[in-house]
Amino acid sequence: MTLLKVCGLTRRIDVEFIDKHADYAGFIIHSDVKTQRLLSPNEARDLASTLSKAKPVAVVRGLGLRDAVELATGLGFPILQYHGVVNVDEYLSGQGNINLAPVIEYSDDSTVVKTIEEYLTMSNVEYILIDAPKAGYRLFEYGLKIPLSIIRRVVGLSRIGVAGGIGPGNVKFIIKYNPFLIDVNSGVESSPGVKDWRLIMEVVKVIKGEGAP
Ligand SMILES: O=C(O)c1ccccc1NCC(=O)[C@H](O)[C@H](O)COP(=O)(O)O
Repeated sequence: MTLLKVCGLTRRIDVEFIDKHADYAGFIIHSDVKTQRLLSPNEARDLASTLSKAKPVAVVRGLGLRDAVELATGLGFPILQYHGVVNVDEYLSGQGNINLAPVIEYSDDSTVVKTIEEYLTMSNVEYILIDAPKAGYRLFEYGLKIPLSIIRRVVGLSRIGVAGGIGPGNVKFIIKYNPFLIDVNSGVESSPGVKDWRLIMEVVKVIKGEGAP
């Protein structure tokens, strides 16, 4: 069954809520782009420690991989979602005491498959997330920030997650490709960092069938 990650969590009540329904909980601990979802190290550690079922994921953008690993490991996170280019040889030679979820920010189809194959040579890959660039992304079918064509093309590869504008209105178009993971964030919010539980439950119903009448 497709796993669900809810990302950009900032409030304890949202963390407690999604812990009942999601498989992963994402906390943004460093970003080089302005975001209202950014947490301080203490906030991230405290919120992640309240989880009992969902796995905590540290989300880092705008740091070198070595520094990102150090930051996430220091805060006790078991998984690092890394928005940046991973040098596989460098990672394999010693930075690897944490599971890695590398992000491929989609611009066009040309290098995506090759990059996924390269990342899959690492043994501790939790998932590989195909996501939109944070700035200057395009809009594709059904309000998605990555095209369905790339999802169709890569879901057969191992441990592929998809993100980028997914919410109740379009998740049904993604779930039919049965990806390893679906990541939701702004599509289940009432304002940045504030999750809307009704929207989350609509997504959960499509992915897990939970709460279906
Ligand atoms: O959400 C942010 O503000 C953010 C900033 C910097 C790095 C990552 C960030 N979000 C987490 C993500 O990895 C995904 O892009 C996200 O979950 C998908 O978001 P959305 O397009 O809003 O569905």
